Amino acid sequence: MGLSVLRAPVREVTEQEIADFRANGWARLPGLVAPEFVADLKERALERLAERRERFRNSFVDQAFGQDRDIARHDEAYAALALSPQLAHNVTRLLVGVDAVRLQVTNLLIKEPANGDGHGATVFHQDFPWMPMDRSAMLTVWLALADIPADMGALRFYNGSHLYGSLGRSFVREDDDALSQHPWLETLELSEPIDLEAGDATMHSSLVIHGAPANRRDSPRLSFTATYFDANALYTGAAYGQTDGLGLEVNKPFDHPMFPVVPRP
Ligand SMILES: O=C(O)CCC(=O)C(=O)O
Ligand SMILES: [Fe+2]
Repeated sequence: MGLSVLRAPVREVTEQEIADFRANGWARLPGLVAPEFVADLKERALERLAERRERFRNSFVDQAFGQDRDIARHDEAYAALALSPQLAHNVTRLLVGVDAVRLQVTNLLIKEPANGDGHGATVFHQDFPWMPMDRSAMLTVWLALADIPADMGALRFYNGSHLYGSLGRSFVREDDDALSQHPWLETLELSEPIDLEAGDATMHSSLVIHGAPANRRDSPRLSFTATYFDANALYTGAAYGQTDGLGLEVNKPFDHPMFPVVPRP
């Protein structure tokens, strides 16, 4: 099957979801992607994961979940979803003042059951403090590839925390989660644990504080993420594994095949 025949069935975001995203820094999107398509994505994910089961667990991030970065470069169904015009349209509707977005990265995430030597919790953090973009209009679509009951580790968010700007990096040292650094975050409302079904998604701002509990079920938590940013963002030159050595120019847009502008419908 060629790329051209694959069209990802993504629905339009609602006005209420846009309002939720703006107010809370994230939104829940039930049934964002049609179940048949997601069932195929799940099969593809399991095939890839079977090939690369044992992983290094060196960094603090690796202790929280496994990653298969840039999966959309290796798999046409993931590419069809990540480059879906409808999805890009949804993303521009959520972000304020953004007409077009680039794809930053895709990722297949696996959180193994905590029993034994599985993964731990994802500590509360913001995504933006790591990024070499000069503006924070950026968000991640986090799609459940199979049912994810709350105790399997769906994300939780500090509602409204995206309104406080960049609060610093996490995953750098032991105990440097956002709450240790900023105990006042506890005054904000923590979103309720949510049960996601395959095809449900959350979308979160790069500035909202989010984390996830360990997986207390006996099967792995499987999700796919795609992160998008304002196509007008300029490269700051900040050191970042993904962008170092790509030849990007400081104070210029991310005009590079790694960061395609996603066409809208
Ligand atoms: O899936 C997780 O536990 C964390 C994912 C995350 O932090 C992100 O997608 O920004
Ligand atoms: Fe994150």
